[in-house]
Amino acid sequence: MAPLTSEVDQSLDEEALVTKQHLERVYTSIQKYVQGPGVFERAYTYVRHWATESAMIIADERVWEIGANKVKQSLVKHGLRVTDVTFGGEASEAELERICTLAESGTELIIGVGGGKTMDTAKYVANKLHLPCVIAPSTASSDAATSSLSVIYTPDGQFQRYSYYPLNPNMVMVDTKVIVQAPVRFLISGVGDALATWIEAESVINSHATSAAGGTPTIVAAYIGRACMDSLRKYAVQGILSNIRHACTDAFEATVEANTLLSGLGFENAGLAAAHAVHNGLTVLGGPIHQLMHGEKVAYGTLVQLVLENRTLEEYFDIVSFMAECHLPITLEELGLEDISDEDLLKVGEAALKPDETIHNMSKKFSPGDIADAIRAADAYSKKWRQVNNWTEKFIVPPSRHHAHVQDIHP
Ligand SMILES: NC(=O)c1ccc[n+]([C@@H]2O[C@H](COP(=O)([O-])OP(=O)(O)OC[C@H]3O[C@@H](n4cnc5c(N)ncnc54)[C@H](O)[C@@H]3O)[C@@H](O)[C@H]2O)c1
Ligand SMILES: [Zn+2]
Repeated sequence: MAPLTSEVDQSLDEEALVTKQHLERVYTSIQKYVQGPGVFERAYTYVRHWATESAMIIADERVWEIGANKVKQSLVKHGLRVTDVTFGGEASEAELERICTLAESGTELIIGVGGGKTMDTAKYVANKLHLPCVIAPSTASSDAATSSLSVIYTPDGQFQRYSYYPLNPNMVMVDTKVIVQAPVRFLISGVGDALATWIEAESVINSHATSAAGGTPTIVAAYIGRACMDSLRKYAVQGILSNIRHACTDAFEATVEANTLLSGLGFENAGLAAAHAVHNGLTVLGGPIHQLMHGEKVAYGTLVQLVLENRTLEEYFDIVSFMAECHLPITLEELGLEDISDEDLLKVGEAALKPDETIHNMSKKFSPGDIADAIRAADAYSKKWRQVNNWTEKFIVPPSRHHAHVQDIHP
């Protein structure tokens, strides 16, 4: 893999410029994807394609206990030297640079085991050290695993920048025996993120805009986005119910694949639109919004996109009913924003319309007032849906991001 230096950034910029000028079709991907119960215990079988002597494993303290030790044991059993690294929890420049210095000479491979932030750390370290990278998610809470970028934060958790790499991680290895034990809220958040994939992709494709991979979306990218939506509609509710009972069913496996592989390849290769821009806009607000997970905010962003696209009430109800069945938040009250002022709504609109935001991939142009109106309208449409369907269940903003069980979210 090429290094993460300004030289590489510059060559990436040049590549993006050439691709855009020539409207080239671009598809980018991991080389291998493996998913199933107990995969971490058989890690060497897959990892040996990139390392036979030594590897570095990065995981936070909790994930070392839950999954990373299983990966390590499989590698050590086959004679590999393993450098253990305990990730501090935030993908900040300082933490990423600290971890880069811990690699022993002769390290052949970087393995990141954990959630989105650990995955983003492993990608950064591998690129900086010019080494191959294996990502081993221990939750299906986001679509970070497959992409060729990391989201970098300040040490106190504020978004700082995206770091783009020339290529994707080499392999993603998912152990569903580990993931099925994780709090169900994580899987639900992943479903919220993955539900946006096709709705945003369709908008990018219809507008002839560029994907996150930097080119014209390919036919296969559209099919992946569509398959992500279809698969969730078929299996996500059963997947969530299975997760609550820690049952590794086929429906659970399908949901994990949609959240991880289909959503990841779909968003990168087909592109993002208003749902993620509204999510980013919402993060400028303080208070309860920071207790929500990424996919929970993206879900509301998706509803706002449906309003901006002027979809019929029938189409809106179709998506919102599915979100409610998946225990995702669908009203401002459920986001903890029932008292949001007009001024704050405009701030969200302004942030969602920053020049580098993905909302500009849509053919229609919007003002901050349009976004504010769409946020209010989505709340009204969702409440109407509740009323028509006598739906009393509500998402309650949990006391912390790691508050776990759906039973707690819906007492
Ligand atoms: N690079 C990309 O393309 C991309 C895409 C989407 C999201 N992201 C990033 O991913 C991050 C969000 O990821 P996240 O939602 O996974 O959160 P996270 O990485 O902040 O946290 C995951 C938490 O879950 C815990 N955990 C992991 N596995 C567990 C298990 N099996 N059981 C119990 N606890 C477990 C970890 O210890 C950690 O505290 C954000 O920083 C976001 O910006 C990046
Ligand atoms: Zn997302």
